[in-house]
Amino acid sequence: MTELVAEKLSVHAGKTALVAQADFRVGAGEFVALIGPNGAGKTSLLRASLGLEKANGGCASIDGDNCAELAPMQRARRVAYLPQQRPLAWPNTVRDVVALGRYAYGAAPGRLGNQDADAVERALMKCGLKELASRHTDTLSGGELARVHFARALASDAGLLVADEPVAALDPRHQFRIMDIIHQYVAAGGGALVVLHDISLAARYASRMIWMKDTRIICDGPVEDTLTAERMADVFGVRAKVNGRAVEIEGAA
Ligand SMILES: Nc1ncnc2c1ncn2[C@@H]1O[C@H](COP(=O)(O)OP(=O)(O)OP(=O)(O)O)[C@@H](O)[C@H]1O
Repeated sequence: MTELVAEKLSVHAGKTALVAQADFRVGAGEFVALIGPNGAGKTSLLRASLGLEKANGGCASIDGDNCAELAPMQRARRVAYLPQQRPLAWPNTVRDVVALGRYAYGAAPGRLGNQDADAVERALMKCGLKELASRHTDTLSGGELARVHFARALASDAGLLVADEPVAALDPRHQFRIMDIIHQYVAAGGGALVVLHDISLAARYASRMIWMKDTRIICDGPVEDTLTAERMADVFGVRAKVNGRAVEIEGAA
């Protein structure tokens, strides 16, 4: 069971506030969608809450341990982080890139114990990558590569998944497949904090939505309570019809 807690977390770049006084918690069995317009501060919030970016105020902890003080290996065993920008240092096979998800356990491509190898094969299978396992990553399409990065995060078997736009490059079928995988991961006791720009997809899958606007978390609660036409207008500047978890965006407000 892993719980990520942020308290009054603030991030600045020079004099500019990127995140202001953010409070949230994400724990086991929760599928939390972090939503908000471009530039709202979502990536900065995720990075600061994991201790990957310096916070200028407040703090974040994982199971009570200050994230800013966690060694990378300790952090990686508890949280699988899938960043928005996913550079690969050099092209490698799909299987070897997914195996990087096991590095926190001392494994490396070509040096996998049985448990590591099992986790890698499971992640490849879940993400529909078995047939691509021997391909070099520089020969993949953008969507295929996005699935490889997701599989790498999944292979870590961490208790918490923090993913920044994991379905952005994917076609509808693969978007649903990845969302189904996150759903299964949460049903099996994991916790997920996922940045999504597709509000319909977020509303369909998430148990809770954290709404961010202009550096601040302005709302945090169950989808049924927080997803309203008024909030869509306020946060995204769009006209939307909302019916329970169904949302239809009609146009710019
Ligand atoms: N180092 C920096 N210096 C100045 N401004 C920055 C810096 N890093 C981020 N920003 C700005 O902070 C704001 C928040 O960025 P962030 O990436 O957290 O937003 P986001 O909500 O994830 O956006 P998107 O949906 O477009 O990915 C943006 O306006 C960005 O340009």
